[in-house]
Amino acid sequence: MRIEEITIRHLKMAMKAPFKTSFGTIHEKELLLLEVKDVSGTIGWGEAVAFVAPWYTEETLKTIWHMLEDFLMPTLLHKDIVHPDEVGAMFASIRRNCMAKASIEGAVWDIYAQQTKQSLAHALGGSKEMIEVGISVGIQSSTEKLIDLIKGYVEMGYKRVKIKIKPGQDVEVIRAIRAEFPDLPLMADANSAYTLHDIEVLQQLDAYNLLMIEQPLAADDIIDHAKLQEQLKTPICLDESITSMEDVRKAIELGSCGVINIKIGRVGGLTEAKRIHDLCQEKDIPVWCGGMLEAGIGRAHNIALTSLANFVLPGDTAGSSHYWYEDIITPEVIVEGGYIRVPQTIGMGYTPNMNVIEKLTISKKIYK
Ligand SMILES: O=C(O)CCC(=O)c1ccccc1C(=O)O
Ligand SMILES: [Mg+2]
Repeated sequence: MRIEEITIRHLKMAMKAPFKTSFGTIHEKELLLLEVKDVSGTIGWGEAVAFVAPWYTEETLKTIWHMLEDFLMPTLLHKDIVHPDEVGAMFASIRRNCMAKASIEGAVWDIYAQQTKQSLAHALGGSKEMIEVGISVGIQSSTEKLIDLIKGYVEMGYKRVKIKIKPGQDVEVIRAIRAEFPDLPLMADANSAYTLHDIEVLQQLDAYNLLMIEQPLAADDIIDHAKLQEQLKTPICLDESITSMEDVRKAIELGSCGVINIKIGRVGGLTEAKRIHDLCQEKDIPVWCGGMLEAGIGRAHNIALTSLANFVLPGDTAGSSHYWYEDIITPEVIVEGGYIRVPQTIGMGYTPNMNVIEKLTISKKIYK
């Protein structure tokens, strides 16, 4: 394949409900969509999953557009590519900027799957036909409201519930949820809100049979997490700290975690996500696919990735209608009884809905 034209669109999508973490609240999701055209006319789609502000990682939609325009697209356009694994090597001299790299690499994987006449899941080496789905619930104004929401998600069949915690809204909240749902597969995500000084609070969480505690300590740390894991029964899951397979290798060697959350954007693309999956499988570390409040394209890529065998824990990729009034793909992603059916048709298995995409686009630029 040879990429001859790329259209970048900046979309703004209203969220059905604001999403609150220990760092801030998202009311509207903005994202970049990449429409990537190969010399033979095949079109692949990619989604840049960063936010407007750098609270989750250092990237923003503006830094992504800059990286794409000034470095990544000039590196890729008009070059012969045999396999998407080559894209990472072509970008090797450009440091980090993982979500920018992933946005374009995802589109190359989409083109590759279409041209080799297989589903994206199959192209990645995935074999599961159904994947288990969990739900990530943002911080709520009261524990009663949180418990009401969880009741609804349990009734809808979601396979596990993740809540966001921060200092002052942790042990009591978990205790109250456990009192209502003694057997619910439950976990907590701190988005780096604690330090080792909080070890006693975090140890209190051991009493509640949580599946894992996600990213309790600093976003760039694996050393303190190893110290914490030594004194914690509950497995630590690393999210923000993991940006590559090398990060994972070191975290496993140090004993920093028992579980890895893989996000395609955070690790620089599907090829690196797959490498992390393979390493974790070899080392007996379970993985699951994290979410970034994606629109349909990012959601489709998550589903394909999650079909790989070692995604043994439910992920955060919920159904389209949980987030959006109208998603940008047809069909939308549907969750039934806590499962998503992995598309077996050629490509990512969902079609971009151009009417919706045009309606949500606030700016657009074509590169050749
Ligand atoms: O529903 C989703 O897409 C996942 C929600 C979520 O937890 C999250 C959303 C935005 C940024 C970071 C995270 C996270 O996993 O830490
Ligand atoms: Mg997280």
